[in-house]
Amino acid sequence: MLEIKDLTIQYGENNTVVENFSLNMQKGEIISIVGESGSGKSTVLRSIIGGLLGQGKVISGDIIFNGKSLLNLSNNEWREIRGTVISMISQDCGATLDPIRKIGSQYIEYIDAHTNLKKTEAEEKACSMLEKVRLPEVKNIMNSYPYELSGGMKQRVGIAMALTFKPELVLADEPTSALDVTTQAQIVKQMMELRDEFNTGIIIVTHNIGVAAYMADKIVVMQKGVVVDSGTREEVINNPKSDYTKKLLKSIPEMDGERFV
Ligand SMILES: Nc1ncnc2c1ncn2[C@@H]1O[C@H](COP(=O)(O)OP(=O)(O)OP(=O)(O)O)[C@@H](O)[C@H]1O
Repeated sequence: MLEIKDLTIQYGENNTVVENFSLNMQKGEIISIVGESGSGKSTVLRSIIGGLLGQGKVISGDIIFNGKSLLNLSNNEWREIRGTVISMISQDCGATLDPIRKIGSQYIEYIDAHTNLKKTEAEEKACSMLEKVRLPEVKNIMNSYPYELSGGMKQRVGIAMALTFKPELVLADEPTSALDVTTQAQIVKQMMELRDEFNTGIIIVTHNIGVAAYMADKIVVMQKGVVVDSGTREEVINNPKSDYTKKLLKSIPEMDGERFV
């Protein structure tokens, strides 16, 4: 479904931040990109959805999605795909909700922008997605302002919205790192359930190799813009090639002498 070949990305003239990044992803797979701050994880994710910031540009390599390069799509083509076929969940997607408008009207407007559903149908769709991310009493939530919800609940609303159109590919940039540990675990579990239900492919960027080890089919480890380990979860965890990955794996907490992953 997605093939990234030897991708090199620069900000400005000579500031190469990602070098020769490659990845191969099948439908419904979960891939985790792990690495320290500044290693280029978010840059890779943003390049996939055509949203590099500032002076960022792909200077070589290719990103092929269902047989077609994503690098030269027009704005119109992106409008067709973004949010529906490929969607993005950021660390604070809940925080992007407009604070002075009720969740329901924002959600219905979002559905309206992409479909021709009647208002009642859009409302039903929104409610059913909010239920899928296990929010309680969804009618009340539709009637609430964002400030009336906790951070975890707002994040779930953001995740529900990103999944509304059953995207083939979800790009999740540290989707749980702003939340407490219990909520993190719940959201990770729900993303996995949604993959099982919709066969959505997910690329999840995280600092936490424990999260990657728990949910990913494949793991890519980045350090300073370069891939230092890549393979199935088992390959990377049981047989890491780089010292950096070994160090990350050692940092995972142990329970009763067994690694807690
Ligand atoms: N808009 C930008 N303009 C210039 N340089 C940038 C820009 N965005 C990121 N960079 C640089 O690119 C490098 C990679 O950043 P990136 O955000 O992709 O890393 P990351 O691994 O996602 O880090 P984090 O986990 O902190 O989000 C860093 O050196 C960063 O300073």
